[in-house]
Amino acid sequence: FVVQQPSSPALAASSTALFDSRRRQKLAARSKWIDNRGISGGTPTAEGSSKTGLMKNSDGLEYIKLVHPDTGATSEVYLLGGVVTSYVDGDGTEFIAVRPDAKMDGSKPISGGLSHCWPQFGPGAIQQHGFARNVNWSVKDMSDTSCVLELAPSEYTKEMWDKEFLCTFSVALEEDQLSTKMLVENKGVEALDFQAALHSYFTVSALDKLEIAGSFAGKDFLNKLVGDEGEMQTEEREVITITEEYDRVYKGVNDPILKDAGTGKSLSVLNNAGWEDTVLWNPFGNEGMGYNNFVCVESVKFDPVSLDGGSSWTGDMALKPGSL
Ligand SMILES: O=P(O)(O)OC[C@H]1O[C@@H](O)[C@H](O)[C@@H](O)[C@@H]1O
Repeated sequence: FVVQQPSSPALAASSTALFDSRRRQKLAARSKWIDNRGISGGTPTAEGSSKTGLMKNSDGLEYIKLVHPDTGATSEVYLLGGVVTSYVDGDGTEFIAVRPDAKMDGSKPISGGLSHCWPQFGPGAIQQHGFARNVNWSVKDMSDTSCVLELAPSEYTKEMWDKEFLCTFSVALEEDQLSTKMLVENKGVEALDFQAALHSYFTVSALDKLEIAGSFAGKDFLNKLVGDEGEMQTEEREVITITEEYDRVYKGVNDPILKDAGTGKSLSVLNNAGWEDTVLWNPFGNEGMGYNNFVCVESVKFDPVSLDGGSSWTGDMALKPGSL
C-alpha cells in the first residue's frame, strides 16, 4: 500500500466563504457528527466548520470541505482515494458513513464514504477493489461548493496495470442534492477493460429501521456468500431489509432508495448514467465494523467496460435526501 505525495501546497490557500454568525454557529455545532455507537461522518476541523477548501484532519490527511452558502449543507472529500466521507444536508442529517475501524491516517484505504473500486471490483487479477482507493488523487479544481479530482498513472499503478488512463471525479454540493461524476478516459491507443464501483457506505439509525426500495423484485442476483463461487438467486421482495450478512450483486438494478424510519429521512441514489448495477453489503453481526449503523448500497458497473483508445466512460450518481 502506497500513498502518493499530497497535491500542490498552493492549493492550501483555498477560498473561504463568509457567513453570518447564526449560520457559523449552526455549522460549528455539526462540525463533527458522531453517533452514540461510534459511526462517524466527517472529521473535526481546527479551522472551524464554516471554512471551505483544502484542510487536514487531526492525522494530517488532506480533504476538501464544501459548504453550500444558502442551505448550510456540507460535504468532505479526501484526496486519499478520492473518497467523499461526509454529506450533511441543510437539516443537519449525515448520510455518509465511515466505519469506526476505518484508518484516517493514510495507513490503509478509508473503509467508508463513497469509496472507489477501480479498475477492478472485488477480487481478481489485481488486488481486491483495485488501486484507486490506495493513492492520493490530485486536485484539478475547487470552489466553495465543488471539487474536481484526478487520478493518472504512476509507477505504483503501472506495476499492477500498465494502461494509459485518466480518471476525473467531480463532486458538486447543490441546493437539494450531492452530485458526483466519474469520468474514465483511455489516453492510450490500445483498448483497456475495467470494472468500476462507488462502494458507498450510508448511515443507518439501526438496521431494523431501514428499508431499501427499488426495482429489486423479480431480479436475479449473485449471492456471494453461498458456496465458494456464490450462487445466482432471484429476489422476490419489493423492499429489502437486512437481517443477515449481505454481499449481493443485483445486476440491472440502479434505482435504490434508502428509507430510515429512525430518522424519518430517505436517500435516493440517482444513478443517472454508467452505474447499471447495485451491490448490497453489510457484515451483519460484526460489532467492530459497526454493522448496525451503516449499509453499503453500491453504484456498480459489474460487467467490464471495454474502452477503445481515445474513448471515455462516465458514471453519474447523485444523492438526493427526502422525507418519509
Ligand atoms: O473494508 P473495505 O475495504 O471498505 O471493504 C469492505 C468489504 O467490501 C465488500 O465488497 C467485500 O466483499 C468485503 O470483503 C469487504 O470487507
